[in-house]
Amino acid sequence: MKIIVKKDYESLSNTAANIIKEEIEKKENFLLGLATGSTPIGTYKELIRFHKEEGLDFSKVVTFNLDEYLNIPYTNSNSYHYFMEENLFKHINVPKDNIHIPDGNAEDVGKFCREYDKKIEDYGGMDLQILGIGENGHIAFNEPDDELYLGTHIAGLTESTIKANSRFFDSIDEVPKKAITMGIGSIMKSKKILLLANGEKKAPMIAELLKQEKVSTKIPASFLLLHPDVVVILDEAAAKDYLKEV
Ligand SMILES: N[C@@H]1[C@@H](O)[C@H](O)[C@@H](COP(=O)(O)O)O[C@@H]1O
Repeated sequence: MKIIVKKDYESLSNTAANIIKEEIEKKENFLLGLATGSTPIGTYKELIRFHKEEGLDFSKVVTFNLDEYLNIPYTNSNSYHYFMEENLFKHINVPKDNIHIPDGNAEDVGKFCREYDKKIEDYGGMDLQILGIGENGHIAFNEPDDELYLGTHIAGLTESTIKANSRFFDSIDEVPKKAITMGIGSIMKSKKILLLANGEKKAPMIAELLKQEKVSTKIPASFLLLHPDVVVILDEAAAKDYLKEV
């Protein structure tokens, strides 16, 4: 793992966006894996700025999102469809047909999940996956458990994730309890992974993750330690406990 610590959220976001830009410019039909949550918003803002000010072209980029709540209307501002449209897609020139987000309202969700991973493979595999991390070490909606799924699947959210995500909803009761998520295997197949974390709430988990000597399904992000090309970008607040130990 390559670990980069930046002073603040702005420079973290700028660094992440620069890496993504460099990768996109290297290859036609680039497969970009996108994440939601508050962490990547600054990175998306920078990518939008690169598009508007420097002509960064998304017309040949194909995107796949990590996850989506189950049975949430896409007009709901908490749906990941809505989030992506507002925070990225409507500001750049990625063709609608190139955008893929798990369909939490699919008639046959199981079939949808199986086809989602196949689609990524048919396109030639993910080139770069952006990831945030939950305070409990989850990535996408792969929550700590005795076993983890490899492929895209329906996942139950843990109490701690429901609580963490309730900050976006009017009340905790409105947070969906289930989601579609890419599995650990789908994520690990990406050629390159960017893991982003900011803010001191993430500091204990980042320290825990980076000192791991074993992989554990209790810390789903620990599987990233097996991947040959992961760049972890932190701000000083998220790196604080880790830096205390090195
Ligand atoms: N499913 C998402 C994850 O993909 C995200 O990485 C995580 C952290 O969110 P945030 O970036 O808001 O801290 O929470 C959510 O549950």
